Amino acid sequence: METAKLALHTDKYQINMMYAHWKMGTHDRKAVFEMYFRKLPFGNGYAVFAGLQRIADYMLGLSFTEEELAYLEEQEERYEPAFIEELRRFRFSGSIDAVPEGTLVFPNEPLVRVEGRIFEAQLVETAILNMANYQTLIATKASRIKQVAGSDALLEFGTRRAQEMDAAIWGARAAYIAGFDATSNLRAGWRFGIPAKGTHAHAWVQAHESELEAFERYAEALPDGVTLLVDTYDTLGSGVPNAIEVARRLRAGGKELQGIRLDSGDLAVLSKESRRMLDEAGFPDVRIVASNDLDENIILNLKAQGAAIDTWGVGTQLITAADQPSLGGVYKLAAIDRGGGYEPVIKLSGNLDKVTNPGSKTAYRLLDPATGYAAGDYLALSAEAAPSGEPLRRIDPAHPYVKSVLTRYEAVELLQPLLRQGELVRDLPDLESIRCYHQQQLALFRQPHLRKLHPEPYPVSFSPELWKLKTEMIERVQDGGK
Ligand SMILES: Nc1ncnc2c1ncn2[C@@H]1O[C@H](COP(=O)(O)OP(=O)(O)OP(=O)(O)O)[C@@H](O)[C@H]1O
Ligand SMILES: O=P(O)(O)OC[C@H]1O[C@H](OP(=O)(O)OP(=O)(O)O)[C@H](O)[C@@H]1O
Ligand SMILES: O=C(O)c1cccnc1
Repeated sequence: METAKLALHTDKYQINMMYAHWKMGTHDRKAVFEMYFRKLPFGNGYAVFAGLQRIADYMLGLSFTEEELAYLEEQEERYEPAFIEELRRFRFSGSIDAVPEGTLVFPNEPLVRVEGRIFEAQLVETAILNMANYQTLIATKASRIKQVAGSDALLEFGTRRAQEMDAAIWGARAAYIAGFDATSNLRAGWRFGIPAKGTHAHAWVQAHESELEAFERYAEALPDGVTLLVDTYDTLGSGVPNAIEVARRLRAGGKELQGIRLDSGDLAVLSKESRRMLDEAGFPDVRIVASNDLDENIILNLKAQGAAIDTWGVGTQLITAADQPSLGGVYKLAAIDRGGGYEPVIKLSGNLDKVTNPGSKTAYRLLDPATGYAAGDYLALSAEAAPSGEPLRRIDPAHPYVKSVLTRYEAVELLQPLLRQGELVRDLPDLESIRCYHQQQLALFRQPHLRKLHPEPYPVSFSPELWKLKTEMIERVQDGGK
């Protein structure tokens, strides 16, 4: 459970809007906000949702301390004391529905739906986006890496290059959800129960008179499962021969060398030659670990070159999502009750991709009962009855004139209740279960949607009712109404 005080982990404009609502007496109006993203990252065919555990911890711990209130009182806005008093009583008392972590998700689907007093639902926008955007991005990047690594072991090595400490540990957790096997970060291991693993650095070799002495001493100190870094001076000329020498001495004492690590040079050539040398010396079970700015493309390339690498250590490229540093998820008002019940709201924009989908919504995954595969996702208004087997008319928002009716399907609602009246209504799954669930999710999708390069787009359609509402609201605004 998050213990840090995070109420001020928000943009000032949220507090200013809360203040203005409070001044105008509209702060108790009920509102529905939805978090979603518009575009898949990395050109991938899907994203892996992550961040919900921390969002739940944040929501449950949300309150202002006296120090935080004093800081707000000092602001140039000169918030009235009665507003500060209102914040002193602040708790999140609304509802949250969200997609479970590890779920494969797609653009425009509500992933987190927040319903409650606008005073409360407005405050949490910044933090929810901060958590869900980063963790979903890293889980998706990790999933791409896992796709190419297959059954090879994947170690997360990113902490030293991560965008500060929170990113390191929550990124390690997101990577584990998506199929990484271990992290080098002990705090992530301790806090989340992720297996922690480590080899040694060049500094260990440099700190000794000779490479052989360094290897011997390391193996003497840590004889079980030692992995030696062989590229400090000359990988094939000294590193691998010295590692073989230590492997022999360990074996004489009844132990086995676990692995060697390559961290520079041509990893395909060096791994194949190292494998040959180790095999010839009678050590076919010594594993070869590789690192050095790896990502999914280099790993795929190395595999195509026949690299003899069993374990991949991946740091910078994963933890910083180097090729796309932000997911771009947004949190938009979908409906508000101004006194006469919920009214859907829409936001138009010069950029047609940015027009919001009005009304409180939910998302269903439509499974084909014959194959078990997902046939598409379906966005509908929350107030609509769940699809229950009757022929389902689906509208593709890019081609609304194309008629598509699905006759055989099973609809699984993606959003699940998390909070009601500010209280947790279900225990969140543990990390191992989330990791397993993610694998089950992958199995629902046909390979063309999962492939790394030019994936086949997965259909996300609208219910006729949602489509009608959206088009009518757009027309109304364009006709000068609102
Ligand atoms: N056979 C290969 N095919 C494709 N990419 C490779 C191959 N071998 C290594 N790479 C990748 O090429 C990049 C640069 O490798 P290089 O050996 O030049 O690293 P370096 O860090 O510049 O070298 P050093 O660590 O010796 O200074 C790294 O991202 C590495 O993972
Ligand atoms: O390359 P990444 O994917 O980011 O993986 C992490 C890197 O961190 C270490 O290098 P560093 O030079 O920091 O330390 P070292 O002295 O142990 O090599 C390690 O050797 C990896 O190369
Ligand atoms: O254990 C390792 O080999 C390791 C850990 C962090 C970064 N690079 C390598």
